[in-house]
Parts: sequence; structure tokens; C-alpha cells
Amino acid sequence: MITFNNVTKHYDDGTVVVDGLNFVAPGGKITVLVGPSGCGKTTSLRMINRLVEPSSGTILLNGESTAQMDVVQLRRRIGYVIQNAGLFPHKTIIDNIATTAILNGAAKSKARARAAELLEVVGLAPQLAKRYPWQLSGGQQQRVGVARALAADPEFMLMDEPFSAVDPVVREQLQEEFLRIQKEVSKTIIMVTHDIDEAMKLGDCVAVLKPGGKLAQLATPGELLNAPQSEFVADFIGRDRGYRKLSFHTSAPLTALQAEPAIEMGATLAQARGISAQRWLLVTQQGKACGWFDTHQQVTVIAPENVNLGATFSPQGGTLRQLLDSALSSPCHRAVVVDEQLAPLGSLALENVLDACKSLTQEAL
Ligand SMILES: Nc1ncnc2c1ncn2[C@@H]1O[C@H](COP(=O)(O)OP(=O)(O)OP(=O)(O)O)[C@@H](O)[C@H]1O
Repeated sequence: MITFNNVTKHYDDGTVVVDGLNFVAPGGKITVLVGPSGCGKTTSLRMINRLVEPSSGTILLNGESTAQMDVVQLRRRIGYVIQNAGLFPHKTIIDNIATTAILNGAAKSKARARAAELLEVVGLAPQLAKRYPWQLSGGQQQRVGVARALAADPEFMLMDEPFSAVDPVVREQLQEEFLRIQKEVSKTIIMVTHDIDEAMKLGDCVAVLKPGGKLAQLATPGELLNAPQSEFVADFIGRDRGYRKLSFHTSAPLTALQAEPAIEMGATLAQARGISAQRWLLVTQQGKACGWFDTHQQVTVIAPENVNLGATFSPQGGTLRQLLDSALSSPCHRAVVVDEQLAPLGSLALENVLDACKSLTQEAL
């Protein structure tokens, strides 16, 4: 648990960067600090490991004030991940990861063995161990940054825009992996981002800060969407909050799904028409859902160039938002649910997805 007790930071020129911040980041959870540029997010984070000293107020780790702690000891208890990873350029990847554990007194061989395990945990191939940071992509470097922060097995982790320097696809992968790792390690994490989507996706709790370094609201993502406490929070969360709410509700149970006929890529038009009298037929490739085929087309075989590949598929146990997206992106407005191997399990018509959305809205009222 990390507690902010009336924490303030101002500079000699009179700038008040953080103003009377009070909140508790619960143990074993991810608390995200989000807010517009310059509202004091990074300063708040850096006051926790005392890279910046508060002007007044106290910050407590599990009830113990950081002001009384030895600063080196304090930083060793807290993993720190920053944008662009901040790796040591002259050290190999394995040594980058092992460094903190060695500083904490672990034997080199043990620290390196653990670093090799962590490389795997963050999804990197073992052969990257001997490379240097500049020989890795931005996304790989970020993964090393996370592995390095985990290496000393700290109870607390501070993450400052850890995924913002990579492209959206890699970013999403890193976020998913990060959530998977956190499920296993349950660290007490405070993360800074300016991206509300990232905050909603990763945060168990989200602290919205406003200009002048004041807390506008601290709540779960669902609460923020359902009941923003001020116009500032409502505006910051964005106009599409009705749609975002769907992310916090799991999609239809499998029993609600209709059987959806499917045909393999490479089959003939005659085979396709034999399978279904409907205009649009789901196409699989090696059993994985991949698109929709228009059986009114005059082609002899089903090939990728005559399959509509624009549809999304909703994972089993996914969210209502994914289900709605699948229905809206399908040319026949049927949402297809797939298993982990992407094999289709069945479908749901857009009308039924919308009914589920409606009952959700009624529940919230
Ligand atoms: N040493 C300093 N002296 C005076 N002002 C400072 C100093 N360091 C930071 N600031 C100011 O404090 C404010 C908050 O900075 P901070 O980096 O904490 O904001 P942020 O919310 O993380 O912003 P961003 O999202 O843009 O990174 C900024 O206006 C910045 O200019």
C-alpha cells in the first residue's frame, strides 16, 4: 500500500506542481495516475522514490514514512520503469536485468540465472541475452525495462509512461503481457500515463489529476465511467464513455450463441453454396476464423482476395465491447466468438448484442 498524505510540491519560483494530494494506492493492485500534460503526475511518482523531495506532507509505504528511510534502501525496495526503458547502454541485456539484484547483494551467477528466467517471463527469446540495448527494438527494450524492474523482486513498482514510446500494436501486446505478469506477481504498482484508454485498461484504480496538481477523482475505471464527479473528469474520460463502459462487462455466455456454418479457404463456390443458403459465409483458414465470403460472388474458389478480411472476432469470455465490434465489423452483422486457437464457437446477431447492451444500461440506472 502506498499512501499520499497531504503531499505538496512547489518550487522556489512559486510554481505549485502538486497540491495537497491525498490518496491510497492499495497493495497488490495497479493504480494509474492520469491527467493532462503538466498536472504533476511524474513529480508525484518521483516523490515516492525520493528522486524529488516533497515540500510538505508524507508518503508512506505500508504505513512507514519514506522521509525517514535511507534513500538507497528505499529505491532498492521499489522497481522503477521509465519511458524508453532507460537501459544501461554499455551493458548486455542479461546484465541490465541482473544489475539491481547484484546491487542488492545477490551472487552474480544467481542474479544472471534469474535474469534469464525473467527474459522469458517478459516474452523475449534467450538469444537476446547477450545483445546490447541498441540492438533491440523499442518494444523489446521496454520489455527488458519491465524485467529489470522485476529482477530484485520489489514489493512496489513505479512506472512512468512505460509503453508510450512504441507503436500502438506493440503497445497493446506489452499491456496484455504486463497484465498477465501482474496476475502472477501482484506487485503494488503506481503507473503514470496521459492516455485515458491505457489507464482504464490497466488500472484497478485510476487517479485523475487536474492542472495545478490536485486530485480530481480516485475510483475504479467502471466507477469513473458511471459516475464522473465533475465536468473535468467527464471531459477527460471523453465523449465515448458509453461505449467504453462495454469494456467492463463480459460478453454473452456460450449458450446464447447460434451455430455459425464455416468453410475452409480454398473450397469451391459450389461447396460454399452447399453449406449455407445465407449470403455471407464464415471462412476459416486451418480452422481459424479469418473472414467472410459473399456467396453471390462469381468465383470458382474461395481465395484470400475474394474474402472480406475486415471483420474482428470476439474472444471467448471477452467483453461486450469486443462482441459489439465484431458484429459491427462483420458484413452480415453477426458477431463471431472464437476460442483461444481462434476456432469459431458460434455467433450472435447484432440485435442480440444490442439487447445485451441495453440491459446493461438499465442495470446501471
Ligand atoms: N525543477 C522544476 N522547477 C519548476 N517547475 C518544474 C520543475 N520540474 C517540473 N516542473 C513543472 O512541474 C509541472 C509538472 O510536471 P510533471 O512532469 O510532474 O507533469 P506531468 O503531469 O508528468 O506532465 P507530462 O504528462 O507532460 O509528462 C510542469 O509544469 C513542470 O514544468
